[in-house]
Amino acid sequence: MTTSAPLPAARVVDAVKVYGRGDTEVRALDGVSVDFPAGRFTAVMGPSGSGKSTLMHCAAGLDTLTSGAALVGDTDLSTLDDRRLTLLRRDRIGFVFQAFNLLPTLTVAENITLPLDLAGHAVDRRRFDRLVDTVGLRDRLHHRPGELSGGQQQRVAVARAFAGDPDVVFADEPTGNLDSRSGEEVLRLLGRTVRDTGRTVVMVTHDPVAAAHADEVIFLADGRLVDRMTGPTADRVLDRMKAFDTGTGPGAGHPAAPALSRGGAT
Ligand SMILES: Nc1ncnc2c1ncn2[C@@H]1O[C@H](COP(=O)(O)OP(=O)(O)OP(=O)(O)O)[C@@H](O)[C@H]1O
Repeated sequence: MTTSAPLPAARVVDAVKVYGRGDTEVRALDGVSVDFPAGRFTAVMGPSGSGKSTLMHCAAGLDTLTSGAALVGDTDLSTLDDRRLTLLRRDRIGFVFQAFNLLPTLTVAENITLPLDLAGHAVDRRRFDRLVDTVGLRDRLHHRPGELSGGQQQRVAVARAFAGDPDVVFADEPTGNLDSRSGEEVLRLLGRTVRDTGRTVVMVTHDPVAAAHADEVIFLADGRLVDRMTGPTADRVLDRMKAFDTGTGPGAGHPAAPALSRGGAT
């Protein structure tokens, strides 16, 4: 009897993304293959311009690959027309952005259920209540975003991202606009939600402290996957990032010959 590995929540295979042509051509992704396992919190790190946002946008169906494949579950995004891609993003993916992106005229409760309301899906009250308690916003449900702190607003955005029970939540620098204490709360919340609900989070970040909340960190350099680290700590992630600056360590300064070390790089 053969046992097959569980299907990753999302993945890219041989992902290439080229912007521009000729002299202005940029290979933002240069053959990246990576799985985002279900039920795990993965952070994506790498120097500025290494392709982190491009990877996230292509994996989430916000942008298309030049070649290779991006899949959510077993759905190859390139097989979907615009309408079905929009439906997939709405029904199977949650997003958390640096800028919160809440609707100012809606209450906290209305913001959280907005994706479900737009989809015409009923709100499961028990699920909603559990989410509200997880993000600690019960006493703010009837407030508007402008009446909340940045950290509280981002917690609303996290609740909204998980409200539809998506296969995967993509978070793009979710703590970029927050002070360190509020940022820490949002990161704990993301980690707790992954552990408590078995959902999947993929987070792009520049911050080693943020990345240390993940189960695994993947490192990009020059559009390639050059390293990965399980059980990260902020110090180990920082050391790994410093190696990019000093040109030591796998992938640093050698984009044509990436070396992968599974399960930690110290
Ligand atoms: N729309 C675009 N047109 C042309 N080039 C682009 C475009 N978007 C990104 N790039 C280029 O692709 C490369 C990867 O960009 P990307 O934004 O994915 O990197 P990043 O790792 O997220 O960077 P940062 O940490 O600075 O946000 C960069 O060289 C960038 O200039």
